[in-house]
Amino acid sequence: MTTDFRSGFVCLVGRPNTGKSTLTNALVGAKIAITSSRPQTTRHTIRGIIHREDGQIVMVDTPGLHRPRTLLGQRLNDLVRDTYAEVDAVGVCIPANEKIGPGDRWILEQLRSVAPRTPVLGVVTKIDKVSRNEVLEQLVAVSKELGDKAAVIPVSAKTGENVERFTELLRTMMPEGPALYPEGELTDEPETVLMAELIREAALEGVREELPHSLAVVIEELKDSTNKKGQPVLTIFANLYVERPSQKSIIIGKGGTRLRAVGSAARAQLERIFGTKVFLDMHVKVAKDWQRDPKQLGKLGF
Ligand SMILES: Nc1nc2c(ncn2[C@@H]2O[C@H](COP(=O)(O)OP(=O)(O)OP(=O)(O)O)[C@@H](O)[C@H]2O)c(=O)[nH]1
Repeated sequence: MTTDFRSGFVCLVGRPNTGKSTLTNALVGAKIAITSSRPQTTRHTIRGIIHREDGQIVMVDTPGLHRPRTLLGQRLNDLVRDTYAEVDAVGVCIPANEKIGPGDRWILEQLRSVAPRTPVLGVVTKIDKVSRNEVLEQLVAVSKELGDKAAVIPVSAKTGENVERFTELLRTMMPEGPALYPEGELTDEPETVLMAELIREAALEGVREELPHSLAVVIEELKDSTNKKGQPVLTIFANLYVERPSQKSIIIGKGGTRLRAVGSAARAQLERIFGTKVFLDMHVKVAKDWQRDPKQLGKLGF
């Protein structure tokens, strides 16, 4: 270990779809955070860890702050606020190809009010989408919003441009200290949380408009066994909770076709991440108004 080994926590914030998850994956080098072309999919605090010879950076991925309409919304907001205040740096992601707007400014205001002491770094994302000149203009614009003290860095998670420089910049912003997690560890989320999140993602694909926040997934049981060929199989028993019978029909689809498709999509992802054959046993249940009921929320892990 070198003398100035640094370690700490970093959180990327920004409007939905600004490339936070994709950038986290590019930094960590593995698909842990869940990406999607749809907004507001990252609901849990999923961490990826960057291991380097001279430091360790723990990426904390948070859902965005939003206007809380339900108890779940409130709890999510509390979680996000705590995260902002506890991390060693916050990267504010603003895409190179979109004008800075009220949404970005609202996030900056929130940051300043809940975590005035947390160092902020401007991250101009998706620079592969625009010309060099436009990148430059956006760097200047972001710098104006953040003030003189904040560094601003352009990156592309897609081409990998500046990802290494970004990591180095983050490292310099971390306090001196030993590694926080053992090498090889990519996430400290319990694996059941990750499983539930992957299944939830698959189940929402294509029906997000109809069921934005009304679906919760709970892993009931995990069982290890072997198949006929003697290969290990992990059986995952999962309950999918919706609020209304009509939502149950949406998830299941005609004759169960949709649920089967959800199952195979989720299974493929799970097998890739956990490196084992997976059998997925899913049940869809109606838990009325679970978003407003603290007891139900507790049971669902919020
Ligand atoms: N061209 C290009 N596209 C990118 C880049 N980074 C992300 N994207 C795309 O932008 C979209 C949104 O990316 P995400 O990483 O899911 O964005 P996010 O900010 O995590 O989104 P939420 O989870 O909704 O808050 C996806 O379709 C990505 O493929 C990039 O560097 N270049």
